[in-house]
Amino acid sequence: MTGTRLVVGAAIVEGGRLLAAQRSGPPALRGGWEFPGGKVDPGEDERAALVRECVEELGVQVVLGPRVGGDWPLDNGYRMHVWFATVVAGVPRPLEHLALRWLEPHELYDVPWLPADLPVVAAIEKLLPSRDA
Ligand SMILES: Nc1nc2c([nH]c(=O)n2[C@H]2C[C@H](O)[C@@H](COP(=O)(O)OP(=O)(O)OP(=O)(O)O)O2)c(=O)[nH]1
Repeated sequence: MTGTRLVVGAAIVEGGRLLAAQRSGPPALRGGWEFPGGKVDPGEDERAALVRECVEELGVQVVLGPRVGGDWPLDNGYRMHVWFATVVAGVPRPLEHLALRWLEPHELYDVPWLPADLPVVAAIEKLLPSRDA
């Protein structure tokens, strides 16, 4: 069924830096880094779900930009859709995460991302403006 088993994630970029968020739970995922986001509720529009999650998790309003790739498989049977996003109101705070970090392009792999996120980070790296362009 469309809309089920779908996770949405936000690649929030500001000044060339990517926002990463450290999970607080469950125990198996605690400490891992991810894109803010979460599960799409049944019947919920996936973009609306991502905007909602950014309010709940970060306390900010975002506007979504282009998609990053297509279906990203997660290891829990879910798949993930990721969008670039821009903060238009508020300053991100870790309301549900242990910590937030703004990663410079050369720091993209300095945090232990959830394993399923690594190919997404690689795709984002290719799309971020090059510093020596
Ligand atoms: N939000 C998010 N989840 C990810 C990422 N990568 C990844 O493997 N996941 C996994 C972790 C979780 O098993 C699942 C997302 O669940 P979640 O706990 O964030 O969803 P939620 O906020 O809606 O919370 P709940 O309904 O499960 O309580 O997807 C990512 O970058 N962002």
